[in-house]
Amino acid sequence: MSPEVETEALTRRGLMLVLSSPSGAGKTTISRALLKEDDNLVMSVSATTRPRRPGEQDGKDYYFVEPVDFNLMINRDELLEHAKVFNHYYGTPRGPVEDALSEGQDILFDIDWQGTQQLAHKARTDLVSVFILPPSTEALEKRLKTRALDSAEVIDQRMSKAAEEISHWSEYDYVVINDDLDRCLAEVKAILTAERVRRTRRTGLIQFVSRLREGY
Ligand SMILES: Nc1ncnc2c1ncn2[C@@H]1O[C@H](COP(=O)(O)OP(=O)(O)OP(=O)(O)O)[C@@H](O)[C@H]1O
Ligand SMILES: Nc1nc2c(ncn2[C@@H]2O[C@H](COP(=O)(O)O)[C@@H](O)[C@H]2O)c(=O)[nH]1
Repeated sequence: MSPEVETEALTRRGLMLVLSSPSGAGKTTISRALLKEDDNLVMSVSATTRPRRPGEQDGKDYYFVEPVDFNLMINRDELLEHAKVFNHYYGTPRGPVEDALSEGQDILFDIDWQGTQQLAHKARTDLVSVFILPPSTEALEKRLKTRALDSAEVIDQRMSKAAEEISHWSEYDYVVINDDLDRCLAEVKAILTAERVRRTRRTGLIQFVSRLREGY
């Protein structure tokens, strides 16, 4: 295959890989591991009105904004989706997502079920949604406590919302259980690998296949 043909055959629009779960099931851990190993995957950095946790960086973990600025972003239609989660507002800036998709770059989202529903309405063909389940309620609570980033009150609040988040699992394309992290990671990677070669995404193949057929 000549380099020219090869490039054309590989051309495709990027996809949106969404991870959702109850708080503490492991989305951030899985996202970091995926991004470390995958050059064609970038993280969507959300805007939020939630206070910054120790160690979090503005512009890397989130864009930390005041409620008034969040509202401005909504009014200017700068957010692809937004939702109130645990008393704070979270939203996905539109521009970086649209740029990534049109450049053929895949983009990873750590968002809740409300945001996923909005993306499913707006961008179903680009969306691949994965719901991550914890192995048990006890394990979930232990993870939130071991993470030690939230107060006891916040942990209680997140645990009390876990059942509501989990009730949306059946709206997702894939469901994985994050018991053993390596196995869970392997399953998410397998989903991404398969979705990248989905026929409907492979716009570059149309020209490539017709050239192949002309050759016979
Ligand atoms: N398979 C696993 N086994 C044990 N601990 C895990 C596993 N996966 C993640 N953890 C730990 O659980 C804690 C919560 O994980 P993480 O912060 O990734 O969850 P999250 O889903 O992103 O939470 P949030 O929605 O609150 O941002 C972390 O301390 C992480 O190291
Ligand atoms: N709908 C959206 N949900 C989001 C977004 N960014 C994060 N989240 C979800 O919020 C909770 C809490 O996150 P935390 O960082 O405060 O622990 C979690 O479920 C995230 O998935 C977003 O842009 N839109």
